[in-house]
Amino acid sequence: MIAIGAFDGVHKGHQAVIKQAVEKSRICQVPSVIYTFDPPPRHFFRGVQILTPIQEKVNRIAKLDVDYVIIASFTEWYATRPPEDFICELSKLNPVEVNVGSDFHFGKNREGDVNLLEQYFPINMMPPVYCKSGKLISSTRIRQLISEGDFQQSYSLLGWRTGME
Ligand SMILES: Cc1cc2nc3c(=O)[nH]c(=O)nc-3n(C[C@H](O)[C@H](O)[C@H](O)COP(=O)(O)O)c2cc1C
Ligand SMILES: Nc1ncnc2c1ncn2[C@@H]1O[C@H](COP(=O)(O)OP(=O)(O)OP(=O)(O)O)[C@@H](O)[C@H]1O
Repeated sequence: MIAIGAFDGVHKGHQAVIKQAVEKSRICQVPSVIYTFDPPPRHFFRGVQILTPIQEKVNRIAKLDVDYVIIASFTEWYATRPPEDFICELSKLNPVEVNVGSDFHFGKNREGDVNLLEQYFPINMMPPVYCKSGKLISSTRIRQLISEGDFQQSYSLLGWRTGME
């Protein structure tokens, strides 16, 4: 069972994706694997604030009882890999199922999407997780809340302390 994403902050939406992978891996009696990127692609391309440096991200993922974490160095070379190249790498892991959110993209210029992925692997797609006010939880929104000094709201979306309170 494998879940893929930048997972910056390991917020409540990410936690839902990861927990789903962990639960399913128990049922199928296979290891749970998280495939993530360092730095987060959005930081690489746009220089946005990193919510969780890699060690903290791995600590949070480990607390969710994941068996293995794969960390891909997100470099200039890595970003130019076509979607088919990434699929080829994934297939070597022989996943029983791939867990992603519906907006997951991958490969050069974000050309690969869930439709392409499901041509190669069984997909378990996590429906979007919203906060109490009905807005989608995202790392982008949490970065915005932190920049506004709204640590209480960012905590309620993250489920972890930011350490800035
Ligand atoms: C092999 C590979 C190449 C990528 N190249 C690009 C790229 O050229 N431009 C881009 O904005 N994102 C690129 N990404 C990042 C993805 O758009 C996306 O952020 C990443 O797969 C994590 O998914 P998530 O953002 O839903 O967590 C690439 C991802 C992978 C795996
Ligand atoms: N609120 C959410 N509900 C369900 N799935 C989510 C949610 N947020 C992210 N995901 C899924 O988790 C994985 C990792 O997502 P990603 O790291 O891009 O999070 P993000 O919060 O959308 O980040 P950013 O705002 O920086 O784009 C992807 O498969 C994505 O579809």
